[in-house]
Amino acid sequence: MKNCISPNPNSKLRSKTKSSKENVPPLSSPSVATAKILSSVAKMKTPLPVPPRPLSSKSSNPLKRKVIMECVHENSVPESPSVTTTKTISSVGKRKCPLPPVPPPSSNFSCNSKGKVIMESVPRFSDSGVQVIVRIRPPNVDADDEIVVEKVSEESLSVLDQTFTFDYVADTSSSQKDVYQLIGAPFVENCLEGFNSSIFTYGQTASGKTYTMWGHSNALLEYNPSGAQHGLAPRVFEQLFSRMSEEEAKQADKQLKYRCRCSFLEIYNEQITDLLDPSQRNLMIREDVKAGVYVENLTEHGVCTMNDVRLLLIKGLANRRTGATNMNAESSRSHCLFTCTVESRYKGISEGLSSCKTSRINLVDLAGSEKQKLTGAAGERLKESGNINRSLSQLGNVINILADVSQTGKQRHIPYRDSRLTFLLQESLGGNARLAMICAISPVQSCKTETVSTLRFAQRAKAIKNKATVNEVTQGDVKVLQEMIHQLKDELLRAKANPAAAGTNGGYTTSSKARRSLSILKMSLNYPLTLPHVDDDGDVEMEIDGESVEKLCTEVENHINEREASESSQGKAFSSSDPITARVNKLMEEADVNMEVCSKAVEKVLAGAIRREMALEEFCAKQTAEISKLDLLVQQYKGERDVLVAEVQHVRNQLGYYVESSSSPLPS
Ligand SMILES: Nc1ncnc2c1ncn2[C@@H]1O[C@H](COP(=O)(O)OP(=O)(O)OP(=O)(O)O)[C@@H](O)[C@H]1O
Repeated sequence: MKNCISPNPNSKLRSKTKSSKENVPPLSSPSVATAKILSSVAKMKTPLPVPPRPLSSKSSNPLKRKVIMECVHENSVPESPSVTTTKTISSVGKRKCPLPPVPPPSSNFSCNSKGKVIMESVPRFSDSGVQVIVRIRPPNVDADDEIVVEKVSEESLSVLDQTFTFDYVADTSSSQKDVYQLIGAPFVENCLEGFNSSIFTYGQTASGKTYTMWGHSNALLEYNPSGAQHGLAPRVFEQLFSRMSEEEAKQADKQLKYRCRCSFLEIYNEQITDLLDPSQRNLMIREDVKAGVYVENLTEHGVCTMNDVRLLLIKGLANRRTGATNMNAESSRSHCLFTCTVESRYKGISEGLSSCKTSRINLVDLAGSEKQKLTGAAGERLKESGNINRSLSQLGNVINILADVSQTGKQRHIPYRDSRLTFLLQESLGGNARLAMICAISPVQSCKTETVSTLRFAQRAKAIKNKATVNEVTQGDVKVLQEMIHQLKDELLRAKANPAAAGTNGGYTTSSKARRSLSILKMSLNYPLTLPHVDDDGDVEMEIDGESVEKLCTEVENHINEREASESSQGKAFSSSDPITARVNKLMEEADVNMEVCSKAVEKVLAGAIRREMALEEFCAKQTAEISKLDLLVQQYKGERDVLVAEVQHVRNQLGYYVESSSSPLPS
């Protein structure tokens, strides 16, 4: 794979030292503070341990991301977390009403001796339905709050007396790995098959969306992507790169090659910022028939390894806007979208055709809905909160309408353009993508209203029907196709010059060969006859006269068909006891048929040319006659003119004589 991101030699590790993170402007250049932190990081002997299952406290959240680096040199990333933090890490607290693990009934899942869910096989996304998983986060350690949410089966949960059913319910005992296996593993397979695939995390503020999507704040600093705290994204890319290498090796005969490129953006207060180049703000969404919906001037980075992606994630997440609220000390104040476009190229089913599959992976971490009363948002936070809630409600509206369209079959206008979020995500919402949604909820009484509202949203999302298709384009290899056309033309010429010798010496010696070439040529007529400039292999865009190739194909094929049909009806199969002789005879017969067909085609072409030549000769003769006539007329005219000139001269002479003799002047 090519076009890897190049490591930035100036990159440095950046650590957050404030106890509660304010809405920081996007980072773009290393600061003095960064250098200080770097040196203190370098002095650290033992990396900070990442605790299992950390819980946030209500007033301060020590664990959320954004203790992050600005731009990291590939080789400078430590193998384990080595970032300073001023906060303490809370240990797992006791739950007020511990929920018993419910053994899952489906064959996809089983429980280990500790009652933990283990996936036995990779579930598949459906082509159209949206996969909805609800994840219940553990309650805060110091929260004196009643637990009101209970998982009642693998697919359902209750909130007091209300029951909700989804594709799967991951309770507080579910690990990051469990969630990956439910959603991430099938997601990777989708992508390799050529489907656009999107995962959204949705839910109230502090419900665990960011934790689920990207993992624990320090986890990305670890190289090991399957570490306990890693979120979906690093696990997905680890698996994706491993599967791509596997497939490339398996399909080496088809010259299968993958290429990936990534972008990362956020929508903050309805403005789009490039998280990989934060100087690019207020970017515009454009729509194009060919490219679909895209963000103008958004940077894309080629990636070849999981580590390349990890560095982009670290950089992008460091630039994402966050702010402290009463519910989450490091609350995400923007929606963010990480996109990876995966392109696979391989030689197609026939020589001369190549295929290209393109699929997009969209990882969308939405900002959390929030109630001002609970978050205590004021000032800038309040403005952000208003924008977040507004765009989430527009998302909800689009989802309601899509659900309605899917359920009733009635066509309705989908207001994708009401917000940047829905406009940008329209492919994932009811379009050409497989979609999975992780709805994060908190199990406590104080969040009950928001939890029920999230679950209702999840139910409506479940009703949406997407139209996912494999994005594959087959293209003709111009060089090979041209070679075939040349061979067929040569064959025709040889057949005309010497029918007995044609079919040998590099031509098409069997009808099967000719048929194969013809079928490739015919297939190529149904596909673009140009090859985009992929590698520097000298291919340039060029055109082939499709109409004449098609004619030639049809003619030759008809003849071969007729011939074969008549042979089989007469029982003219291989009758010889010697299979090689029989095969040779058969091939020679086929070559004869081929030549006969070629000769006929040449004759037809020549007859047409002769007809045209004769018509032209006739026309020329007519023209020549006309010209002779005109010549004659010209000669005639010249003669008459000479006579007239002579007469005039004569008259003039006579008049001169008269004037001289009478001495009287004449009028001139
Ligand atoms: N399943 C979980 N297990 C352990 N800790 C969790 C879990 N879910 C969330 N947390 C912790 O809860 C805190 C809040 O989670 P997170 O920041 O992911 O919420 P969020 O939904 O993204 O919030 P916001 O919308 O405000 O950005 C974090 O400290 C996170 O580590």
